[in-house]
Amino acid sequence: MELKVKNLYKSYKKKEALKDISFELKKGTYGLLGENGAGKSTLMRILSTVDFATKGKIQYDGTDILTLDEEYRNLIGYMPQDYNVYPGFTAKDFLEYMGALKGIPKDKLKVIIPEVLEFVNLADVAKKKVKTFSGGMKRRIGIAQAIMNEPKILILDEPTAGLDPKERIRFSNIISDMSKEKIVLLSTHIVSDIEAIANELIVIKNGEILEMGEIPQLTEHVRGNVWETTVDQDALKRLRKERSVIRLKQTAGKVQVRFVGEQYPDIENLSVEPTLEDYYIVTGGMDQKEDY
Ligand SMILES: Nc1ncnc2c1ncn2[C@@H]1O[C@H](COP(=O)(O)OP(=O)(O)OP(=O)(O)O)[C@@H](O)[C@H]1O
Repeated sequence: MELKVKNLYKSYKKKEALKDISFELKKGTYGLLGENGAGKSTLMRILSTVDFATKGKIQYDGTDILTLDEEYRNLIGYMPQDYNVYPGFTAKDFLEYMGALKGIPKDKLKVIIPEVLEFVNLADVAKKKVKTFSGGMKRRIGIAQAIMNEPKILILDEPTAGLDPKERIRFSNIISDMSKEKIVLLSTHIVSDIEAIANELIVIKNGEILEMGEIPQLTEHVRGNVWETTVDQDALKRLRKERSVIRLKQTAGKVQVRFVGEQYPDIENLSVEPTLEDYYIVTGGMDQKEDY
């Protein structure tokens, strides 16, 4: 099972949303990480055939997905970013409706719907209206509809947005259960979410791939360049100008700081274990914010 993206471009009138995107996905969970507007949704829409590339190719096991057409569409499960389930429907009604749209026969739906509801932990609320669901429950019903046709490729656009910590854990368990047999691609702009779920990352900025690799491999790039220290406001100002400051914590007139870059002269520099967030901020994937 292999999904190959080759020199993909997408333009909207004046905007070039994707530029020369190439990568290959095999079984496993991949994170697509990038700031708002980086091009994540555009790429996912094209991979799901909801939209088309301006230039370039996508192949599944060596055949162009446009040639595979319906056959490819049957392999795909897609949860778009703005996932508005029909609020007046019950969870079960909604899945029946989505199943019909996907062309799944009625007798098969009778078996599959209770299974997927069980899988995403919503079996006990099958007859409740979706409008009464929490954000996390709505995302889970979104995943349920995406997996109904037993897709080989699962594409989830910002699936963890708005989830509380408990729901995040539940969600990452659901994904890791599925990724053994599938290609799972999920997007986010939240570094900590992706760190817990994906094995491999595609970092995207302004429509271009900055880097692709396993998380520990990416994090290794900044080893030896991540520091913590406690400074006063003057030193903090200098640090902010000259290094990438990642995190701040106020303590009794002083500020505890984590920064990335070379060791800083005239202050105590404590070398610390690098994280994905450290990598992300120095590669320029994430625009630096003033206030952390
Ligand atoms: N239909 C469209 N028409 C014109 N421009 C678009 C359209 N869809 C997306 N864009 C532009 O393409 C760029 C990439 O957008 P996209 O939604 O793919 O980014 P994203 O990484 O998913 O961001 P977000 O997390 O905010 O959804 C943005 O500059 C966006 O404004």
